[in-house]
Formats: sequence, C-alpha cells, structure tokens
Amino acid sequence: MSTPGSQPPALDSQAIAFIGGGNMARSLIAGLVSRGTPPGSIRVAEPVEALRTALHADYGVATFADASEATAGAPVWVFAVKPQVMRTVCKTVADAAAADPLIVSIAAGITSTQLDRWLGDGRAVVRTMPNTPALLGAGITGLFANPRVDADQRTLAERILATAGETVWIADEALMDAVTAVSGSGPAYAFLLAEAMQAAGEAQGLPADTARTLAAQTLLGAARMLVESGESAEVLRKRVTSPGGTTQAAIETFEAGGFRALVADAIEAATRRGRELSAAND
Ligand SMILES: NC(=O)C1=CN([C@@H]2O[C@H](COP(=O)(O)OP(=O)(O)OC[C@H]3O[C@@H](n4cnc5c(N)ncnc54)[C@H](OP(=O)(O)O)[C@@H]3O)[C@@H](O)[C@H]2O)C=CC1
Ligand SMILES: O=C(O)[C@@H]1CCC=N1
Repeated sequence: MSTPGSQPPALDSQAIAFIGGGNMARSLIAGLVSRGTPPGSIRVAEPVEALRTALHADYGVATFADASEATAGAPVWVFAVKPQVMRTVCKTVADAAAADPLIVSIAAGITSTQLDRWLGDGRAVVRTMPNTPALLGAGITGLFANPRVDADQRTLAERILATAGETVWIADEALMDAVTAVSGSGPAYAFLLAEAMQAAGEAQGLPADTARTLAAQTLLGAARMLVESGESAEVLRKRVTSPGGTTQAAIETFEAGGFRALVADAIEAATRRGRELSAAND
C-alpha cells in the first residue's frame, strides 16, 4: 500500500488518454492536474459536449468526441466508461491497440481477460477500482495487473491512481469484486449512514442543518481516528461505549437489529453484482 499522506511524484508529459469523461474520470483528471501532470498531456474522449467543454475549461485538457482521436499515439489508455458499454467501446479502438498501450480500466466487474480479448489479445491490462473521494485526493484504489504488465507499467499505473489517494495491489483478480463492494461502493454506505443519522437527529428535535453538521463532522472525525490512531475499529468503538451509557443503548439496538449481518449481506450483494456485470456484458 502507498504511504498515507505521501505526495505522489508528478507524472511527466507522457500522454494519457481517457475514454469516458464522466464523474470518475473527472475526479482522476482533477487529481492528475492538481499534482502537476501537464494538462496538455491528458486527452479525453467523451460524447457529451457539455462535459467536454467543462473538462477543458476546468482543467485545460484536450477533449475529443471520438475515442480513436484521444487514443492516437497515447501510451496509456484509461477506460472510464460504464461496464454496459465497455465491450462496444473497446471494439472501436481495438485496431489502434496493436501499438500496445498500457490499458487501465476503472470499470466495475469487467475483467482483465475480457478487456484483453476485446482489444485484440496480448494486451497489458491493469484493472483498478478507485472511489469518489478521489476528487479530494482522499480516495483508495485497488489495482490488479495481468501478466503482460511489466514493472515500469505497474509503476506508471500506480502513479496515475496515486494522484487520487491511497493504492493497494490485489494479487488475485477474483478479489477485485470484493474491493469494489467494500471501497468502490463504500462511500455510498457512509452517505447512507449520514442520511439516517441526520433524519434520526431531526426526529429527536434537532434543526436540519445542525443534525447534518453533527452527522458529517462525526463521520469525518471517526474516519480520521480510524486512519490516524493505528487502533482497530473495535477498540475505538469500545472507548466510546461507557458501560450502562448512551452508546451501549444504541449499539445494543444495532446488534439486536442484525446490523452486522445486514452489512455482510449488502457487501455480498455488491460483490455478486460485480460478477453479474462481467457475465451480462461479455
Ligand atoms: N461512480 C463511482 O463511484 C465509481 C465508478 N467506477 C466505474 O467508473 C466507470 C464510469 O463511471 P462514472 O464516471 O460514474 O460514469 P459516467 O456515466 O459519469 O461516465 C461515463 C462517461 O462515458 C461516456 N461514454 C459513453 N460511451 C463512450 C464512448 N464510446 N467513448 C467515450 N466516452 C463514452 C458516457 O457518456 P453517455 O452518458 O452519453 O453514455 C459518460 O459521460 C464505470 O465503469 C464505473 O463502474 C469506479 C469506481 C467508482
Ligand atoms: O455503483 C457502481 O457500479 C460503481 C462502481 C463502484 C461505485 N460505483
């Protein structure tokens, strides 16, 4: 795993082509540019004109309506389209992939074997799973490299994703669906908890803006303690829970309601959905 808090070195002027300029691509591009990658070396293919205009205005990157224009001559291609269109999109640029670019994908479910097959076989593929805190440089990305990826390409892929936050290499690709379920989708679980805490606070009489601030700052503080204290979540939880106190009353209610089993079921469902996205879009 990369070192918490360390600044990744700026990438040089090697061209990086993004295929797809939506939400996640935007977050990754923001990270690259803010950490010193020259905007002129980032080329983005995106069919939606308004997104192209905004990406160029906000980050100075070159944008194209056509994927093959963005990928032309670029040694790194980052696929940031929905899993449902990945096969079709790969086919449109497969001929140019003969120049042997490093292929990086951020798509949920889609395997390195599928990407390799759709792009013409023998490709160097790094399958990754970032998450939306990438926008703040506070994300985490799981990465898997297929056997065609050499040491320099591994370093390059890691440096690109490190601009979005922490990185962790995954040796067994089958585990990438679990990575997706825990950290790729994970920010949504934290937001759901924040929504529920805010609503419950309001139900107890707190003003909405006060309840929002209390919930958001509590999640931020708790997350920082998890990352910075070096203590386990269990130890930190027990320190808050005074015997016979308010937290114990809440935790016992969570446990009685099957909170842990519900979380396990939710993460299993997300993992399964990743596999389904692969099979359904093959
Ligand atoms: N959102 C998240 O939290 C995360 C998402 N991911 C993965 O990132 C990928 C992108 O997700 P996200 O950014 O949320 O999705 P978006 O829909 O925001 O972005 C995808 C973009 O790709 C465009 N697109 C479609 N076809 C092409 C094409 N042929 N060439 C170039 N661009 C094209 C889409 O345009 P149009 O809308 O017109 O189709 C859209 O603007 C997905 O595979 C997802 O699994 C990974 C981690 C986290
Ligand atoms: O929900 C999804 O499918 C994508 C992948 C991880 C986060 N968003």
